[in-house]
Amino acid sequence: MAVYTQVPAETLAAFLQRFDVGELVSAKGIAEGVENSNYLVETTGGRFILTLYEKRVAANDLPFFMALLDHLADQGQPVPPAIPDRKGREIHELCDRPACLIKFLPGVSVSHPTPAQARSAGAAMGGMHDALTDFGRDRHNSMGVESWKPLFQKCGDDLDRIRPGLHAEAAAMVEEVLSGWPAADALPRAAIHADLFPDNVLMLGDTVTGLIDFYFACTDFRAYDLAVMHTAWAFDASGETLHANIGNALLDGYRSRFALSEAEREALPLLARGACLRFFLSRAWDWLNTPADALVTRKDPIAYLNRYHRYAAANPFA
Ligand SMILES: Nc1ncnc2c1ncn2[C@@H]1O[C@H](COP(=O)(O)OP(=O)(O)O)[C@@H](O)[C@H]1O
Ligand SMILES: N[C@@H](CCOP(=O)(O)O)C(=O)O
Repeated sequence: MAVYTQVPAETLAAFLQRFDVGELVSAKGIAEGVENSNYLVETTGGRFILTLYEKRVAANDLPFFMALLDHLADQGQPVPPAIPDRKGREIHELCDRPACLIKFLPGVSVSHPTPAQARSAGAAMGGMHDALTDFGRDRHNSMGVESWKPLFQKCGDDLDRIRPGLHAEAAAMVEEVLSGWPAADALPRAAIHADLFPDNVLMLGDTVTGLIDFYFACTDFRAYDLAVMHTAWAFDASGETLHANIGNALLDGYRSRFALSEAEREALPLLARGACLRFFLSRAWDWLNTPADALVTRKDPIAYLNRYHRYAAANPFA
């Protein structure tokens, strides 16, 4: 469930008056998602997504996210830009939260992607990277490599409450990843999505209709984006079984739209382990700090630990 902030109908109707989108017809909270409050809003002018940004999205990052979406949309990429109000403003305040009215995109996110769907999704990332080569803005990756050791230390011995021995296991992972991580100038850097999981790709059949949820977007190694995507798409839910055909289809699709250098290909196994560590740590922190009866569903950190060990045991990018 991700509707943390309730927006009264009267408040929403008044808010919509700022835009050229017609009158409010209906508004329903969207259960999916974990970070923000999202509503599907129908007006006499069409359908829209209303997002209220909750504590994890910093208001001063919104101009970067909105500029990124506008840049991609201008280049014909399947992303949902914010709808400007009559004065051209995209970022607003509603119920004491930063808020945007966003273009609605059709499609559903797949839970068990087929190779054809993985190929299309990989191609969509390649197209997005191509369109971002001339995007001039930077955003530090707040969930990037420098944040992993501090987050591990913040979780501390409590990790053993998730599973006995987990603190020592995670310490070894942090050491392994950080000791081998490429220098900042070793690989091409660019604006990346950084969270392109299946639930952030909308599809109709084998066609990608939307790339959404850019709220971790940042500047980092471009190949790290592909590594994140591989960890999220090419495994079963437990993270124990690697679906090599899905991973290969993803890479094939990507390379059909954007070239991967030899150095980037060689770095992928380590970048993937870094991605596993990043999502293991953020999930572990949330697991330890979200009450079991909270409205939001906690995501399993062990599923990312399992993926980490799978990448450590064999190189699926060979
Ligand atoms: N532009 C959009 N068009 C259609 N549906 C959307 C759009 N943006 C979000 N959604 C729906 O809302 C859900 C949650 O959005 P998301 O951005 O992933 O939330 P969160 O940031 O809280 O994780 C998505 O799974 C999707 O169903
Ligand atoms: N993809 C991350 C969590 C972020 O959730 P999202 O709904 O904003 O994509 C994970 O799976 O740990």
